[in-house]
Amino acid sequence: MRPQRLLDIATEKCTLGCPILDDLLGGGVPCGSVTEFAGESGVGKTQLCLQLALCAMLPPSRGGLSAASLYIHSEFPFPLPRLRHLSFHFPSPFPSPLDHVLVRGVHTADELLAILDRLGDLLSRPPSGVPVKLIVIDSIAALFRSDFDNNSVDLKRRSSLFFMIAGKLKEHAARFGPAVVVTNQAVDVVATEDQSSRLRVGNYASLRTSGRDVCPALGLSWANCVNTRLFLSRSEQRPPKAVDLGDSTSEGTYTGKVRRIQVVFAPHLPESSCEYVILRRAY
Ligand SMILES: Nc1ncnc2c1ncn2[C@@H]1O[C@H](COP(=O)(O)OP(=O)(O)OP(=O)(O)O)[C@@H](O)[C@H]1O
Repeated sequence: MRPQRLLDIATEKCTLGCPILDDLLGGGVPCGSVTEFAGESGVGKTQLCLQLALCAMLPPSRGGLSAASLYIHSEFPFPLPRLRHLSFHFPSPFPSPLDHVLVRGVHTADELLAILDRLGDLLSRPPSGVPVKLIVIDSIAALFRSDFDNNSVDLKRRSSLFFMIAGKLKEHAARFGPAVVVTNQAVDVVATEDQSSRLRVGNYASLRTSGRDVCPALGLSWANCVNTRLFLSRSEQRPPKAVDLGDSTSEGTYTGKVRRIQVVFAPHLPESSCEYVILRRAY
C-alpha cells in the first residue's frame, strides 16, 4: 500500500451532537479504536457519553452509526433520568430511543473482563436486530480505585488487568468495528523540586483543571492501552463577560464556567483544543 492510500481510508465516526466538538475530532469519535475522555469529576465525561449513546442511533447522513450502544457503568446509579431528559430533546430515528441503549453495571475489573469475554455474542447477534456500534465504559478508573495496594504485586496485577481489558476492547473494535469510549478520572500531580523528572505523555507537558496541576489516573500502563486520549478541564473562573453562543435569542449567552477539551494524543489528530459549555436545554 502506498502512503497516499492511507489518506483515502475513511474511518467511520460517531458525531458528538455538537459541530464544534466534531470539528475538533475530525468528524466525531472514531470506530474501530479506543477513545478515552479523561478529566476531573463533574467536567462532563458522562454527559458526552450519554450524548454519544443517543447520537449513535442517527443515520450516517446525520453523523451517526444507525446503531445501538452498550453502556457499561461502574458508578452507581446509572443516570437514567438524565439520559431520558436528553432523549426528549433528541431527534431519534427510533420510536423508543432508550430501548437502543443497553445498560450494564459492573463492580470490579474482573467482572468487566468476564463481560468483555462474552461480548462477541452480543456484537455478532444483537438482540433487537440493530447492530451495537458504540461501547462505553464509564468509568474505568472507578474499577481500580480500591482493591489494589501500592505494592509491586498489586501494581503488576493491575497492569496485567489493564492489558487484558484493553486487549479485549481492541479485539472487539477490530472484529466488529464499534467505537469504544472509556472515561478516566484526573488525579492531582504532587509537586516535586525536580519538575524535569515529571513524565510527559502526549502533546502537553502539564494539564490543569480548576486551577490545579493534574494528570489522567491509572498511570503509564493504562495510557498505553488507549488509542486516543482527550482531556476535559474546567477553568477556575467564570468568563469576565457573558459568552456569546451565537444564538440570536435572549438565551444566547452563557455566564457559567467554560470547559475545555484538549487532544492529548491521537493517531489521526494534531495537538488542538476547543472550549465547550454544558447547558440545561437542547441547543
Ligand atoms: N441532569 C442534568 N441535567 C443537566 N446538566 C447536568 C445534569 N447532571 C449534571 N449536569 C451537568 O453536567 C456536568 C457534568 O457532569 P458529568 O456527570 O457529565 O461529569 P463527569 O465528568 O462524568 O463526572 P464524574 O467523573 O463525577 O462522573 C455537571 O457539572 C452539571 O453541570
